[in-house]
Amino acid sequence: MILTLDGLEALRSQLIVSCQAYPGEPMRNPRTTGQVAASAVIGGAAAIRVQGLADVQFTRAAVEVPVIGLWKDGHDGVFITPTLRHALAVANAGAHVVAIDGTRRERPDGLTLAATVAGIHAESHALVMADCGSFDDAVAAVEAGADMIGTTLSGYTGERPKTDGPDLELLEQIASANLGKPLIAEGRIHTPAQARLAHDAGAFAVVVGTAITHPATITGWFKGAMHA
Ligand SMILES: CC(=O)N[C@H](C=O)[C@@H](O)[C@H](O)[C@H](O)COP(=O)(O)O
Repeated sequence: MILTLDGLEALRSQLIVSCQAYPGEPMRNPRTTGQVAASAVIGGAAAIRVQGLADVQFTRAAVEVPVIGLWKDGHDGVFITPTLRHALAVANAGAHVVAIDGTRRERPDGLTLAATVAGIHAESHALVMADCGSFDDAVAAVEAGADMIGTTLSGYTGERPKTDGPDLELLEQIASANLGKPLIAEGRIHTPAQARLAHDAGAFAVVVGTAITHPATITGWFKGAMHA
């Protein structure tokens, strides 16, 4: 199945669940990721976001809904699918959408964001989600040809404060600019009420990760509340 731009419409006002376990964690296993993803789909996730080539492959086999894939390489700077090589590998692993760093920062392979998006479009059937950290990133990513704009990196690039919950101000700013591409709210959406607020701020769809799929963090929230 290829996800077309028309097919993207099916994600309007829907919940996307990000299933990620981090290096060294007990759940860091592609089979487990696929099982968590399938569980999220039972709960109503309209698409799944996963990290790593094997996770993309296992998740494609485990669910029928669109898979947004990324490849995190490193922890600092440009690390979310940082180069065209990473992006094409994610597409080849079966991702319907490749999520890439969508900031205005210099990329490790020296390509512009526009050249990276063009390369993905030329060499694969995948759509491109640009993970942005600010309004200026979002404008530049639309100009660069990205198919979807995410607020994924708000609070992580120094351009925006790291809000406790979702960056609703940024969502409203991007939504009211009518940039012409689906706006995906992502990052620190920790409650159903926050998901609703992110949607009401103008997001086309909402991604929730940690609060649904990262038990170690969720456990810490409960424990912290009991001992505060
Ligand atoms: C900044 C960064 O590396 N974000 C990553 C991107 O894929 C993931 O670690 C997040 O879990 C994901 O964006 C979903 O956000 P949250 O887990 O806050 O719902």
